[in-house]
Amino acid sequence: MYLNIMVNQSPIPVVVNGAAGKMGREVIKALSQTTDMNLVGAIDINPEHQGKDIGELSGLSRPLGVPITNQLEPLLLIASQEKQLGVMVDFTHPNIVYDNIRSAVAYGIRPVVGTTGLSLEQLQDLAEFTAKASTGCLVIPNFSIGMVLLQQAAVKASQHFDHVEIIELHHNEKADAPSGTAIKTAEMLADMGKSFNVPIVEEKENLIGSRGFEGREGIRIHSIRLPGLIAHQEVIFGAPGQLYTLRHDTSDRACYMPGLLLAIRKVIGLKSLVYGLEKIL
Ligand SMILES: NC(=O)C1=CN([C@@H]2O[C@H](COP(=O)(O)OP(=O)(O)OC[C@H]3O[C@@H](n4cnc5c(N)ncnc54)[C@H](OP(=O)(O)O)[C@@H]3O)[C@@H](O)[C@H]2O)C=CC1
Ligand SMILES: O=C(O)C1=N[C@H](C(=O)O)C[C@H](O)C1
Repeated sequence: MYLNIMVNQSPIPVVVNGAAGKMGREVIKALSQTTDMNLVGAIDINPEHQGKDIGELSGLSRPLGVPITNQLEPLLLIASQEKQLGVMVDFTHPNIVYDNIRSAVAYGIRPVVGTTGLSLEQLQDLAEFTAKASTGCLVIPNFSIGMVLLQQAAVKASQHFDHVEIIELHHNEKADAPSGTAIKTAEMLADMGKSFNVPIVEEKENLIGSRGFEGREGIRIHSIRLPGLIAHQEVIFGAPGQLYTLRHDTSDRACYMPGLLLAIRKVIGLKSLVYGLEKIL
């Protein structure tokens, strides 16, 4: 399904960090269907999974001969010694992703980062760090093409509407709020050079938080966490007499894989950090 033609090139060595997680396992399955990428390591801190074969854990019919380890640096070293430039895919946790990126870059390994929760200051710092090291890095809050299309439609709509709010809905195992995708969407709208949601009455929150988070240019984000959800986002534009609602629903994490594999192939040719899938499509 994800076959790619390789012309006289060694496969891209890939280490997957957070390999035993929900996204990590999906990444392992996707990598196993490519011909131009080679899984060289699977890292995860979950003590239950140490030493297990990542192929079997991910539900593949055969073992991959790659045991799960909690040691990132030795695998970065191994990947750095391969012929082709190496890539670290990261789907771990907001608390550790910044350090993971710096470690990978220190070994000359290109990070492809799906983990959310990096602050704008951390992103700025990493942009400078990767540029100095002349090392590509992709930070992608959402790998699904549907979400990029939603964001592009939202940017277009924002030229015609002055009122907009974002609602993001996720499973309740999610550590960070709001979602990285909602933050990116709000940033894209705020960059349009206009203010939204100028109040027409004096508003008072009788219950703090009931109007959500208000960010740059008056854009509000509301976060919902419930079992039964995967990942969903609505961007609702309002004007007198009409609503324009954009919605994206994830029903399977497989939706992120085409974007992820594209990012692995593209990051090799970059020289610094790029933020957002739309920049590499
Ligand atoms: N960009 C995108 O398109 C998408 C991004 N995401 C983001 O990816 C991240 C992971 O999501 P998801 O897979 O659902 O989460 P999971 O909790 O299912 O998986 C994360 C895995 O990483 C492990 N882990 C935690 N800390 C470390 C560490 N320091 N080193 C190595 N492994 C670690 C966890 O172990 P343990 O269980 O023991 O904590 C777990 O196995 C989140 O930030 C999420 O928002 C998710 C979906 C799509
Ligand atoms: O935690 C998740 O599940 C997701 N996280 C990303 C985010 O925070 O935007 C991407 C997607 O929404 C799924």
